Amino acid sequence: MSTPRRRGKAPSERGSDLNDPPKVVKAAAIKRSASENTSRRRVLLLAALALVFTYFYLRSDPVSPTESGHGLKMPESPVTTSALYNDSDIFEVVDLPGRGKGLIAIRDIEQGERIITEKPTFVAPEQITGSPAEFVAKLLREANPADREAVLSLSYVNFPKDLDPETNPDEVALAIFQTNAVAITNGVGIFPRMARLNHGCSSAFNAVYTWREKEGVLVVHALKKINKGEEILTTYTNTRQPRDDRRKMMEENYGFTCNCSVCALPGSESEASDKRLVAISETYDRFAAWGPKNITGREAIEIARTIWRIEDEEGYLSERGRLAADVAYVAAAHCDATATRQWAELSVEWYGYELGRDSEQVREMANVAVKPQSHPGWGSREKLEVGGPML
Ligand SMILES: C[S@@+](CC[C@H](N)C(=O)[O-])C[C@H]1O[C@@H](n2cnc3c(N)ncnc32)[C@H](O)[C@@H]1O
Repeated sequence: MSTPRRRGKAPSERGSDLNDPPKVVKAAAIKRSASENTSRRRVLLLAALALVFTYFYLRSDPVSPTESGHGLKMPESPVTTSALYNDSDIFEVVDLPGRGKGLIAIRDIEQGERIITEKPTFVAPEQITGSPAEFVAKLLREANPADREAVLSLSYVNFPKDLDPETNPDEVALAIFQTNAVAITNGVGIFPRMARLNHGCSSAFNAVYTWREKEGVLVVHALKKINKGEEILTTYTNTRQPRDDRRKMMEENYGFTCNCSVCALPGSESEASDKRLVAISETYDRFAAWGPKNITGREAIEIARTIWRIEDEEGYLSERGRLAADVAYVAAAHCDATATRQWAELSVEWYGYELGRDSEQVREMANVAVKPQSHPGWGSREKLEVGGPML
């Protein structure tokens, strides 16, 4: 995920937050963020990826290093330091046909409930010089044995066709890293517990991961209620795009054809979903036009309501905390205290689900809800009643 959201920035100034689709980074300059919705911030490292890319091939199933028996395998050890609290009563890691391992809820999980809290086994810088494989393998060797073991048991795809995993352990380490690592504020980290989360698009994913820089942990929360027996899914990319584009991205970078519940929709339903997702994206662009004063505050609020409505139709619930916070900004700029409070309260609710009720973002917006005039953007535009959510 990205750098933490700065206070007092207008929605349009935070263009990359609002408008730029998150991208999977394939080059040395890896700058993705893990502060808010880390979901789409899985990262493919590293500098040499361009080199390796020529040899990429796609596999239908990820390879588990324990299956391939590469030379880095360490002795079994049950103790890892990364998972910070016991989540074994929430889910179990199981084999799932056609998708390697995944997380299945073993009890109902409430919307907004914390599922995973995890420290990185190691963090690689965004840019390195020299061989990425050697670099990653060295970091891995330096990790505590149990954590190293956990990382080495992870799956990987896109291993160079012409190399034998048995005799190229450093390349295996790199492939594991590329398949599983997540960008955080200053670097790219690997979190073996959360790395078992499989991907779903749009309404199919039900969990979101977030990097908390101050605490140095990655947290995963339930975006919606997850029933016992359901798979816990996150999303690896911006899924506000049509199915073909999403699938292409997954095939190229993660070696699978997505057949999540959204991708598996039959023809006309899939087309309708694509239309909604594109409309959400385009409507976000229109919303951002408030920054350069191309639309009025009232229009911005109306547009935000439209986004919310289409998202309801699609079942796309992610990033609502941020949207409501952005609208609160608009309302505060126009000195509409009632609307600021209402949007801030909505933001508290949705940030609470996605990022956790104890997150910085919830604290910030809760303060705004209590005292709208304390918003850093207060009064920066003409006075105007813009209107509350009225959803
Ligand atoms: C970060 S790992 C997720 C955990 C992985 N399934 C495992 O066994 O460790 C990413 C890999 O999981 C598989 N995967 C993730 N989501 C999937 C999905 N929706 N359908 C099929 N395979 C999926 C792909 O092989 C992908 O490269």
